[in-house]
Amino acid sequence: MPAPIGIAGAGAWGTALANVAAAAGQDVILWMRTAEQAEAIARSRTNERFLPGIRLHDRVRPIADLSTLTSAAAVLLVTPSQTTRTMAGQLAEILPADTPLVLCAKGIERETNAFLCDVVEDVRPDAPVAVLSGPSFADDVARGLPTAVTLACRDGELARTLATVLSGPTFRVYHGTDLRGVEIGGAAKNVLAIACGAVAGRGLGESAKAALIARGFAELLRFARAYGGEAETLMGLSGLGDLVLTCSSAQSRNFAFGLRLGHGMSLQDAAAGKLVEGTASAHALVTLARARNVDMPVAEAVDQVLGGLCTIDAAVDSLMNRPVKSEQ
Ligand SMILES: NC(=O)C1=CN([C@@H]2O[C@H](COP(=O)(O)OP(=O)(O)OC[C@H]3O[C@@H](n4cnc5c(N)ncnc54)[C@H](OP(=O)(O)O)[C@@H]3O)[C@@H](O)[C@H]2O)C=CC1
Ligand SMILES: O=C(CO)COP(=O)(O)O
Repeated sequence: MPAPIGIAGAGAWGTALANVAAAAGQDVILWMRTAEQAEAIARSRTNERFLPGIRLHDRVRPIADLSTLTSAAAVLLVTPSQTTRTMAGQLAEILPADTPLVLCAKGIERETNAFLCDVVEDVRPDAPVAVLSGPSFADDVARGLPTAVTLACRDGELARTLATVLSGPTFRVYHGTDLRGVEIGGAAKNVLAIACGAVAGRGLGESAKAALIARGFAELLRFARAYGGEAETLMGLSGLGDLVLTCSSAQSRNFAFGLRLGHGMSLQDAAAGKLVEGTASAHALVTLARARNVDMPVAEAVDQVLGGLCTIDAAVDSLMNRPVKSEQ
């Protein structure tokens, strides 16, 4: 693409994606909220607050003026899920109507229980929206460790173009058209990862964790089917791939949050000042599930624990003592 790629949000993931796009040969405009931060990053060529020890690629230009993104060929939206409506609204005011917006956040809007793609389409009804998701820790990606993700857009040709533009030697982007399936995988796995972390924190063993991943995946599949996602998508990188990664590594903020809860830390302290998307999306996820009679006992248990309605031990007890049933 001749025009630069725009990235809105210079946290860990936005900064890693900026380097990825630059390594793929694109000029990149990396937007952040404050001029001080943009100047500091431009001067030091590192984002020490969010991605310490990683040098920013020469093709990345940090800026604090959102209107600079007007010239971008596509904009990646990489701010926390609950800021999507506000950010997409601000971008709608400055972007040409045909500039694609690629959602990179993983979540569901808490206030409305809306999927993030629907939020973006509410705000920019005629503009193309895509989703980028999959098993990818920002630090791994930024260090050039091999990573594979999925990019979906209803316009399959645009999905292919965007995937090609962002793919590089260590970052492989598959493409598809199942927008809903891809975004559901990313949003739901955060909630399930909290459960896996909590079980690990309580010292309940690897077998329990594997059972939770498998039963969590069954929930994810049921939920996605009820909301129009394709089963094949959920079995791929953005579904099973991201679920396995996030449910098995303390590098995940969602897993680490659950782990600290399991160790007995309070809900307030367990986030440790980090963004934990599963806490913002858990209630919306179970509300959507109930609305279509989708059984999601693990997600329900997480929501109960987060709401202070149940302890982890009681939640495990209740999951283990549900009536015996067929596995399907
Ligand atoms: N980190 C990872 O490995 C991955 C993250 N993701 C997803 O990407 C999204 C962002 O995560 P990540 O980059 O890790 O988060 P970080 O906490 O590292 O960074 C968050 C960024 O969002 C900005 N921000 C916070 N609040 C607002 C707001 N109200 N308006 C505008 N900008 C805001 C912050 O700016 P400021 O400094 O001004 O507060 C910061 O630049 C999440 O949905 C996450 O699930 C997806 C894949 C991998
Ligand atoms: O989405 C991620 C990896 O694919 C990052 O997970 P956490 O937000 O739990 O750190």
